[in-house]
Amino acid sequence: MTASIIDGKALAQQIRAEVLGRTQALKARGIQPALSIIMVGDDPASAVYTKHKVNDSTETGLAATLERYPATLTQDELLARIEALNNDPAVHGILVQLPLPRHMDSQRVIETIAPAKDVDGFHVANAGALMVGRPGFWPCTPHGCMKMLESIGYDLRGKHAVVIGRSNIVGKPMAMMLLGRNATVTICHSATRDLKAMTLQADVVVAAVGKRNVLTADMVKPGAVVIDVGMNTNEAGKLCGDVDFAGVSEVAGWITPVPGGVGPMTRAMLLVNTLEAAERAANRAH
Ligand SMILES: Nc1nc2c(c(=O)[nH]1)N[C@@H](CN(C=O)c1ccc(C(=O)N[C@@H](CCC(=O)O)C(=O)O)cc1)CN2
Repeated sequence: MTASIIDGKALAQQIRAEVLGRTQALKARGIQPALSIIMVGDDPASAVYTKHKVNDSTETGLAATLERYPATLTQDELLARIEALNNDPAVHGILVQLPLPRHMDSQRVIETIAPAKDVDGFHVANAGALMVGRPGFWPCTPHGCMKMLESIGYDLRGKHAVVIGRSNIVGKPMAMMLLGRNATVTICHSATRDLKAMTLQADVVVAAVGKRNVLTADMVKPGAVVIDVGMNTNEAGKLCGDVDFAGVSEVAGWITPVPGGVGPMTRAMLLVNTLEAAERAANRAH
């Protein structure tokens, strides 16, 4: 079997076109959706990602500003800046690029962002909303994965989904979203005794570990859907995921590539969340 590719790049392009239409509708009501991005320090990857986020926003009619601060910025200074953005009615979405310098408490920083402007969906209020099925912002990466499953018309009801990884920003919310679509969900992690025994039972595997070759062909049930959230570099310095793409493609039914899979969808869902934040603010005001 050779797996079909779920093309995240093409799907993200479709989503951006939809966002552009909705942005124009908001602008016609006199509202300019706006995203504020904060980056602290000089991590080269973060510099690339934040630049992409600004470009994506511009392409879809959202106003985005990128504020870059040196790694010497104190946490109190950062929190004060977030508070100012919280109180600015012209700003609908606030995003603090991760990772932050080591002297900062990322969770504290995230929880300073007003939940209604937390377009990353990382605030505990948004995490709680997802957990109990209330409206809120969903984290962009797992939300993008759900959109990819939706794009192939995959019905999760009664299916067994295995999520490898238990981070607050991908693994746990991913599991909640799959559960919300009536999948039977198993979360595997570094202390899981027999990962292969778990993944071999899975109709859907989401690999979100941050380590190459976590999932190999012998660990996958024929026909399964495999979603690769990983973003690693191989020995040739090339971007690769957590999944052995060549091997797993021979067994899986569907697979997402890296690059061109979950990454572009993460960026697209940020635009959707920002637009949603602006729409909700507009509806609250009227
Ligand atoms: N505040 C946040 N920080 C971080 C997040 C996040 O969602 N919010 N996620 C990651 C990084 N990230 C977004 O910020 C991200 C990384 C990569 C991509 C992407 O499009 N990847 C491309 C390849 C890009 C390349 O060539 O380097 C792909 O996979 O095709 C999107 C978003 C950590 N920080």
